[in-house]
Amino acid sequence: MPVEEFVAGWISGAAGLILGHPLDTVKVRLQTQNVYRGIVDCVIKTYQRESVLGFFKGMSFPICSVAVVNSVLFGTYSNSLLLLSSTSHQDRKAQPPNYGHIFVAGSIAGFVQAYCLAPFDLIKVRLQNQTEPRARPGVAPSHYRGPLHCARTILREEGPRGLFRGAWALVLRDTPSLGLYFLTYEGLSWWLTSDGSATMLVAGGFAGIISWVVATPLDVVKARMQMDGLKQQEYRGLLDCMVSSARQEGPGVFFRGLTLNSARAFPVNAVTFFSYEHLLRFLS
Ligand SMILES: CN(C)C(=N)NCCC[C@H](N)C(=O)O
Repeated sequence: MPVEEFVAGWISGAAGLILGHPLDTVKVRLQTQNVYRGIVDCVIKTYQRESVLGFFKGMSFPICSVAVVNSVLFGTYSNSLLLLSSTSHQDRKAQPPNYGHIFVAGSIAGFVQAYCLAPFDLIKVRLQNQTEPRARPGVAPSHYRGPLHCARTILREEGPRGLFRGAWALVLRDTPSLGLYFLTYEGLSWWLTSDGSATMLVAGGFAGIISWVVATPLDVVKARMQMDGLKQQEYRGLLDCMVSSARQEGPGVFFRGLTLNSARAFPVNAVTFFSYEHLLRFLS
């Protein structure tokens, strides 16, 4: 199992994450809180109450976890494709693998990384939704004082299964969308013929946009399921969350954050694939 795929996945994921985290924070708040009139209102209120640091809440843990998650994602994808079509990353330019194999390998990678991602993503969303200004005398302290305190508090208040709240929605979100993610990247790379940096950036960016457009409805459900355990339990399960969200707020609720997901997805994934490909060339 080529280890360089995992190392390249780790470093490239961290680069993309830092670039996109502020937009991700605004997206999560729009998806789970009905107090904002839109993107600009959320950005202004966040900056006014929490300064620019408010946009980076919940990032410290994903920076560590993206090492695991992204290396599992790219490593599992590449090795699944190797098993399915006996083409290693090096010879994929010469003989492009079957698109069905690419979609299946991407979906397997999406399924596997979702389970690694679930606890880290839950902690990220819980911290991103804390809108209190940074702790200072006279200001009510946040429920969670940081990622580790958040993990300990969830374990104490909701039990070990509490750390996997929303995991099913995450698996259903990522399995098909990651298949599409890698299919778009490989297909566009092949169609753009050159394997230069511009191709990596364009193909990676569009792979991010297309996969996040498909993933957004379940991204909304996932975030709501993750926030559900914090106070009272509002939903009896994933389906109940979907039905009651649609009934109370209309079907448009499943496209909350679509603009932000798309705007963020291009640069984040352009950088991710660009650094992944160059790191692989450097490492192998
Ligand atoms: C639609 N989904 C869930 C994905 N495309 N996931 C893989 C890319 C993840 C990347 N670090 C990002 O945050 O965009």
